[in-house]
Amino acid sequence: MSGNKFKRVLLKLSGEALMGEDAYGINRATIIRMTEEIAEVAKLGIELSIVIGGGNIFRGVAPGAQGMDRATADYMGMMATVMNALALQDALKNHGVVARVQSALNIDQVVEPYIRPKALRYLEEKKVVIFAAGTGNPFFTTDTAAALRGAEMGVEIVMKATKVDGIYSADPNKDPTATKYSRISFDEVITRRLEVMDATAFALCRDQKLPIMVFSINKPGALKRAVCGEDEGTLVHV
Ligand SMILES: Nc1ncnc2c1ncn2[C@@H]1O[C@H](COP(=O)(O)OP(=O)(O)OP(=O)(O)O)[C@@H](O)[C@H]1O
Ligand SMILES: O=c1ccn([C@@H]2O[C@H](COP(=O)(O)O)[C@@H](O)[C@H]2O)c(=O)[nH]1
Repeated sequence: MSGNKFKRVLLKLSGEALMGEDAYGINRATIIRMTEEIAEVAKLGIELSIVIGGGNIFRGVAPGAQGMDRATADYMGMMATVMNALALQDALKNHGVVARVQSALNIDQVVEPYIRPKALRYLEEKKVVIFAAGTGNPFFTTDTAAALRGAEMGVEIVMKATKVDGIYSADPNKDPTATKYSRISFDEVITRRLEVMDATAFALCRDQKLPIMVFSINKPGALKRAVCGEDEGTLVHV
């Protein structure tokens, strides 16, 4: 990395990480800590857009969703991301950061719909834009939504803040001998089927020549170091 601060980034925030130590839902102390880090970055003048996952809420309802039609369950998952987006917007407000939520699914009374030019204008005005409801389509994930919105917003990098501190040779939660990459190419990550992000997201970013950084959401200061172009986590490059 060059050590230069990025001007515009897309941050993919893990929904599951919002649970903290809880079984599901949003842990208050965890969302406050994450928000403090995001607020610090927003105040650096970086144009920040965020895609948030829904695993923390959807995991809570998943037992009831067993045996459900897949598309219906996916719409439930997307609705979960809307709840997280609203919680994040509210928490950011408490830290003096103005954020706007745009949803890929129309829920007019609650959030404004995704309108690309409007989102771009918010970024130029240095408002944080939170994209909710993923891509708006079942059979996708919020990782793919992050790649898609990142490309649409013309960001320099997609940053995936997750529960692991980078990409490993195998899932580090299953294989203690796995080793971490500091850099890896898109072709290698796809060929080796490294599953920290889904293959659709990796393929879209590769085609758009949009680098990805994967780092830990639980490591204090990691987000700031990452947006400031310092070595952090794993960089996926073309
Ligand atoms: N090669 C790998 N390197 C690192 N992590 C991996 C690898 N393969 C699988 N994983 C798993 O991927 C997980 C991160 O992806 P996951 O999709 O679960 O989280 P997320 O997208 O951050 O959360 P959410 O779906 O709630 O938004 C890690 O917790 C890790 O267990
Ligand atoms: O574009 C999308 C994005 C998400 N979903 C559904 O929502 C859940 C939660 O998203 P995560 O990426 O797992 O955090 C996901 O499991 C899908 O069921 C979707 O259908 N389309």
